[in-house]
Amino acid sequence: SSVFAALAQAPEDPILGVTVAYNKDPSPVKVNLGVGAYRTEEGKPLVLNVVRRAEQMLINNPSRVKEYLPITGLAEFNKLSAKLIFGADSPAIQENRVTTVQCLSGTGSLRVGGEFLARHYHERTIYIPQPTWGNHPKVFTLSGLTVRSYRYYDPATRGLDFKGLLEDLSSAPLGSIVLLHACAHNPTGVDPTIDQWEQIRQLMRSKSLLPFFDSAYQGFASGSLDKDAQSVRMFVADGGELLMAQSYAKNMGLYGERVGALSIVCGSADVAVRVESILKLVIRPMYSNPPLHGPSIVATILKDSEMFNEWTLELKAMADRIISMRQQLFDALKSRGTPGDWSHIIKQIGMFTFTGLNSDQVAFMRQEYHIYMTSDGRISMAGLSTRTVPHLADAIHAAVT
Ligand SMILES: Cc1[nH+]cc(COP(=O)(O)O)c(CN[C@@H](CCC(=O)O)C(=O)O)c1O
Repeated sequence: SSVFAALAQAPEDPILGVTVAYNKDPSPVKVNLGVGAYRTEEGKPLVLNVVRRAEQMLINNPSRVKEYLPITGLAEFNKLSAKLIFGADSPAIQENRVTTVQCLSGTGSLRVGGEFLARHYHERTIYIPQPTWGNHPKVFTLSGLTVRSYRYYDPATRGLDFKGLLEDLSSAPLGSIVLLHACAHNPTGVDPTIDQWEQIRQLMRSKSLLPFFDSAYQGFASGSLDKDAQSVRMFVADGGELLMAQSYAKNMGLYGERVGALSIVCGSADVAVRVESILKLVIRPMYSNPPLHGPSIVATILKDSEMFNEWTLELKAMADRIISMRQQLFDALKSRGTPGDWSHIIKQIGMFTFTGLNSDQVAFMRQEYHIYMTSDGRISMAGLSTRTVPHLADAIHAAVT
């Protein structure tokens, strides 16, 4: 007998469980369009050349040890991460108003931020977009926050429900926390325009709503690191405060190294120092201190201008391949005369296309065509290749006719 005998089998994760099902499928034509992880034209995971170079340099460094990092992580990595997202010329960085702690990738950064806010911020409510990344509500609920939604996506136009967004944020209690995707909204691939971001910023500052940015795709949406950070930098430029969760999983291909950072932009330098001391109280009992290898790779690349440039080229190549998959899928559906308007495939940006297919159609495509995608109709364009686009187009065509 077991003291755990009463436990019922838990369901698989809606996103990561797709890979579990995909791996079990023996079909030679199966395609995994579930998890947002980059694949090459050959359908293989990619380790960036610049990452391999950085790792070789680290291994060849005889003085490199494996001591504990501080609770806040690798200091050089933290400084470079803040510069990457806020910009080297950021006034907040110049004025020492930014505290950055290395966390376990994007998820860990969101969780540490959520736990910090639940214990040390006066408002316990966080507004997250509807829809959003499936793990967001769980991360913030388990952090101790109350999760509410703000309208974000309009299924009718397959675009932003900007009116609904403004209404919902206008009616949020003063000081509420608001989760914002910095770029490449997951799962919709729909981002506000710069003008819309400015209206969001003004509204949020007028009601003292606290921005919590989630940046998991910087450089992946447009191919430009700076362009994809524009929304964030507009908020920092107004001198206000915000939280920022960064992930290097996708843009540096460090998925399994779990490399990320949480930054909090504070009103003054001495507040930033105190905030960092409190973040250490959150982290120490959670995992004590973060891993050494991943941030060492990132710091090696970010601090060397030649390696940084090589990274930007490899990043742009990944972004461009995803964009070419969009065009190829759109063209394939057009050539099949698949009923419906599929222009959102080429209008949406980032890793995902929110197809508009419903869960029955998704199930049909898995059953009959061995296409694996999340039940909300999201497909990871990075999982596609020139070879598999026709197969996906056939499946979509069959699903909608
Ligand atoms: C918006 C967003 N925020 C944070 C993360 C966390 O990433 P990480 O740095 O690995 O902790 C992800 C990954 N989401 C993709 C990867 C798989 C997953 O769900 O996790 C996804 O949506 O497929 C996001 O899409």
